[in-house]
Amino acid sequence: MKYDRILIRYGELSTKGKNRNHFITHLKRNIRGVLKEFKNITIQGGHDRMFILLNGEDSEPIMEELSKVFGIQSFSLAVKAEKQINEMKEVGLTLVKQLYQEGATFKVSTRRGDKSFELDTNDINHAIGSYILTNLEGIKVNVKNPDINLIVDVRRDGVYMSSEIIRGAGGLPVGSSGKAMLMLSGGIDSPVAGYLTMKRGVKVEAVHFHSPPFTSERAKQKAIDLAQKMAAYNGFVKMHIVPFTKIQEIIHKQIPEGYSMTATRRMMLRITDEIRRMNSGLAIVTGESLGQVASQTLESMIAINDVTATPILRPLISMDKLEIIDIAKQIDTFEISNLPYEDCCTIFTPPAPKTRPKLDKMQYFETKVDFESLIQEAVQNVETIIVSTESKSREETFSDLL
Ligand SMILES: Nc1ncnc2c1ncn2[C@@H]1O[C@H](COP(=O)(O)OP(=O)(O)OP(=O)(O)O)[C@@H](O)[C@H]1O
Repeated sequence: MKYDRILIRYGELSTKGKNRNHFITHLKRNIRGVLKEFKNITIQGGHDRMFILLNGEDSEPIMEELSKVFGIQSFSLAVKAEKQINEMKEVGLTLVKQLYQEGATFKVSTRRGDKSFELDTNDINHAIGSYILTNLEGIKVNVKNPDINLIVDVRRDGVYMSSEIIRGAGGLPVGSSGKAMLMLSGGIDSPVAGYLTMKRGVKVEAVHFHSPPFTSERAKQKAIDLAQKMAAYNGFVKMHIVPFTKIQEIIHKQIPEGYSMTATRRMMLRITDEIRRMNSGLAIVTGESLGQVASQTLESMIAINDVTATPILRPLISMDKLEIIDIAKQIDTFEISNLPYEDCCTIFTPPAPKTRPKLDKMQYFETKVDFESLIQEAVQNVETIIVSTESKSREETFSDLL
C-alpha cells in the first residue's frame, strides 16, 4: 500500500476565528506556488486540514518544499480509509507491516474529530491494536516509546492513517499579514530579519542600496543571492536596487564627519519609504539589533527614525549575534553573508561616527543640501528585478513579467 496523500495541519491558524478563511486561502496559494513543478498533484483545502493528493508524484521532494511553507504546523504522509472498522484494521495492519523490523514495538493513537463515529478513541485503539498483534508475529505494544506510532485520524469524510508527524515551519502564511519592504544589505542580519518577518505572515520586497564603483557587481550579486534564499519562503522576491553613489558622495563632502553615517541612514530610510509608498507596503524591516554598532543605539534610532512615521520592524532588536548566526545557518544565508564583498554603508564610514547624534543638529546640517531632488532622482533610477528560487538565470526584469 502506498501513501496517496499528504495531510497538512494548520496549528496557529486554527485560533484565528473569523480570519480563518483568509489564512487558508493564502496558505493554499503559497503551497500551490512552491509545488507548481509537480503537475499531477491536487490540493484540497479544508476548514481543519489540507490535503495534497499525490496522484503518483514522489512525496520526498514535495515534503522538502512543504517544510519551508509558513502556516503549516505539521504534516504526515497518509492513506485514506473508509469509516468502517474492518477496513481501518486492514489498512492499519498493512502500514505497520511495511515499517516493521524484527523486535519493533508499536502503538495506535486515535483522534476522533467526528464524534458521531460508532466507536470511541479507546475502542478504536483497542480494535486496531489487537488486530495487528494477532496478525503480525513478533510485534509488541509499547505505549510510552514505540518504534511505530500508527496515527488514526477519524474525520467526517473518512479516516486518515499515517505513521509519522513531521514538524512544519510554523508561523502564518506569507502574505496574510500584508507586505513590508526589507532593507537588505549583504550582511548576516537583514536576511534573518526578513525570514522572521515572513514567518509572521508578511510578504517582503527587498530594497538594496549600492554605490558603484565603490561597491562592486559582486557585492550586488551577493545581495541578489540572499534575496534568492528568501524567495524559498516568499514564492519570489521583488527586489529594488537603488543607485546610491551620488548621495553618498555629497554626504561625504557636505555633512560633518561625525554625522555622515546618521545622514546616510536617514536618506536610505527616506528612499525606502518612497519605494514602499509606490508599492503599497505597510512597513519597513531592518536587521538592526540594539547596541550592535554605532547606528544602532537608541539615540541613533531617534535621529534616523525621525524621517518617517511608517512602522519600522526590527525583529532582531533583542537578539545576540550568536543567536542571529544560528538562524542564518539554519536558513542557509550565513555562508553567502560571510563573503567579503563591501557594503555601501561601510565604505564611507567615518573613523568615529557619533553614537549619540542630536536630532536638531542633524536636521540643521541637512538643510544645506537639496536632498529631496537627489532622493527623487535615486527613486527614478531604481532597478527592479524579480528573484525566484530557481537558477539565477531566471532573474528577469519586472517589466518582462508583466
Ligand atoms: N546596502 C544596504 N542596502 C539595504 N539595506 C541596508 C544596507 N546596509 C545596511 N542596511 C540596513 O540597515 C541595517 C543596519 O545595517 P548595519 O550595517 O549598521 O548593521 P548590520 O548589523 O551589519 O546589518 P547587516 O548584517 O544586515 O548588514 C541592516 O540590517 C539593513 O537592514
